[in-house]
Amino acid sequence: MPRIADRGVTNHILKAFNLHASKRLGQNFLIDAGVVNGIVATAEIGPGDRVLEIGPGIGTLTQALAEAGADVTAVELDKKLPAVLAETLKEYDNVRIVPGDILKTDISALMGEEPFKVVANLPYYITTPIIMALLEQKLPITRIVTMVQKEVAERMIAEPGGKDYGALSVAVQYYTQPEFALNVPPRCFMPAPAVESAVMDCVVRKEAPVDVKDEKMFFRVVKASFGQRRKTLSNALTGVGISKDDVKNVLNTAGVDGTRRGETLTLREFAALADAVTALNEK
Ligand SMILES: C[S@@+](CC[C@H](N)C(=O)[O-])C[C@H]1O[C@@H](n2cnc3c(N)ncnc32)[C@H](O)[C@@H]1O
Repeated sequence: MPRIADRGVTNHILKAFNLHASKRLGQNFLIDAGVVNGIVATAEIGPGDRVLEIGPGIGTLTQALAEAGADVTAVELDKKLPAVLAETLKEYDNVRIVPGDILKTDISALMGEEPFKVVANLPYYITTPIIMALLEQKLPITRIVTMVQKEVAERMIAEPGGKDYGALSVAVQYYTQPEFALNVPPRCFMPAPAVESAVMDCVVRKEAPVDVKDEKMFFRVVKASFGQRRKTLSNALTGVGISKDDVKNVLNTAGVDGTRRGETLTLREFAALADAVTALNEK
């Protein structure tokens, strides 16, 4: 099989299997070898690396990962594709195709306890739930290199104070060190999506960047603060299940002004608020 990351080869495969890219499943196949090589290089894939790929499609990125020597496990929802992948990737014995929905897959059981990387050209309709699931499950992931919508890439690296800063920014920055890796225009896909894309390189942190007594409470505070974006913290923080008076005490203890909104808080300030709520609940 020649390199699949090519317009002619991709067209040929789609025709041969009578496939039509499904909009519903977010199918935009990569046809640019430079971008595919860029993803593999960004993830620093070498022989023996264990990789989880989400949505292999017709095998474009999978092929490049396999060529680089990775042991690839690829989870694909579209029932038509495993038969296609059996053909397009038949020369590789280092690829395992797993049919199913990544959001319903027990990734821990699938990948085991050894460290692995996640590399994917994500289906855009579920980018955030996939990233949150990967981060929250405490899996032995060392790096997440993913194609996302440009707008999501901007949210992942956003700093406090701007319109892009939200719960996704906090979660990604708490668990990883996210870096923007590549700009990818619509013409690199077939069919071309309506939006610009970007490859993000998120190296998973060995230690959290801020100390928190209770991580669950940290994320409850984050969700409550962003859940009602236009509310001040004095109002929004009742969302973690404490009274208005307790909110006042918590804000005092944490040294945070209650007239501020969640989108202005740093990770450290979210941690201080969470610790104050935890201390209050322990009383
Ligand atoms: C943007 S395409 C990427 C295809 C291929 N990796 C490439 O780069 O050309 C996204 C892929 O994710 C698959 N997909 C969509 N939803 C999924 C889900 N919930 N679980 C696993 N795969 C999914 C789609 O069928 C499609 O193959």
